[in-house]
Amino acid sequence: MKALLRIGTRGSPLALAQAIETRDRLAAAFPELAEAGAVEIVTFKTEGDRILDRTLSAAGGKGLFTKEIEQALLDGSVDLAVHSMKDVPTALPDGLDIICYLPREDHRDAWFSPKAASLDELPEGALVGTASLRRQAIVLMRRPDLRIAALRGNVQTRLRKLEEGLVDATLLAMAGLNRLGLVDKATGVLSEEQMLPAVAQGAIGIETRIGDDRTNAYVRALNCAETELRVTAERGVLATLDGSCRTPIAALALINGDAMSLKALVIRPDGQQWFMTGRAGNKADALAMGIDAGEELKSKLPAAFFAGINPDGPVV
Ligand SMILES: NCc1[nH]cc(CCC(=O)O)c1CC(=O)O
Repeated sequence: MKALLRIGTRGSPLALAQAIETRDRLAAAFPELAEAGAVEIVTFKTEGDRILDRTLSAAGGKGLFTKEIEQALLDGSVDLAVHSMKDVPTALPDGLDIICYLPREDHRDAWFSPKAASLDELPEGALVGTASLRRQAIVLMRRPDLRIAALRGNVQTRLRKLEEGLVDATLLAMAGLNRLGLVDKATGVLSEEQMLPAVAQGAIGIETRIGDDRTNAYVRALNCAETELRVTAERGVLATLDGSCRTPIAALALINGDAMSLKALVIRPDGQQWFMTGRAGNKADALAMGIDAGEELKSKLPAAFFAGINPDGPVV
């Protein structure tokens, strides 16, 4: 049969797992989408997948993991795009919108090291592999003696490089590990007090064409309201700070009943200076809380706070 919906995604194992989860949820909600071939998955290689010899912050630019897929949405070759919201810039192309968030996975980071049960126990001067400026900065805040290597590649590639001894430790999102069935490989989990997560970490967002009523009726039915509110607050911080993968920003919104709490952090890439704030309010004010927290942080940042963003260490 001809596909009723075409899903655009990156081809990494994690991205594919997320696209398959979306396809399965669509099939469970709509009988016509459960027929063989009704929902097709189309994979794209993005610039972020191609650049492996540099950190993404060094490569610069926003939307390195989304641009090719958004182009396919705009030209009609796919109907929906499934993204890790952590990788989606706050400004979307004209004509497209994120209209659905799947239930959020674990927002925390996991710790991996054959040498130490935790960050605190790592030997002095050890090499931590991460391409994330946020993780780099928070690691250096807690352990200024450590060195950072830019560890690139998909989740499996990074774990292989750790096993080969190219780095002494690394950090990965629990969400990706859970989705890939790799969580047993982790040495431990970092609490959000120890390592505030990236904005929207663990959340999958679905992007569609504005006005594509047929697709949007299907996709919107999958929305998780709680995830949407949490991501809205966190992305409010990011948008206000004009953040991208070039800026170490962390934020976490939690919901308890109608109450929302929000924590946000901006930190210099070397971890030696940071600003943190928090908000508590009603979840209905998620966006306003995020913007307000972002404004406060922005007003406190000295000029050139984000200068010197690239790790000095090797790229592995
Ligand atoms: N930037 C890569 C990326 N984008 C989303 C995830 C994990 C899944 C998620 O946060 O939703 C990862 C890998 C990682 O940080 O370990």
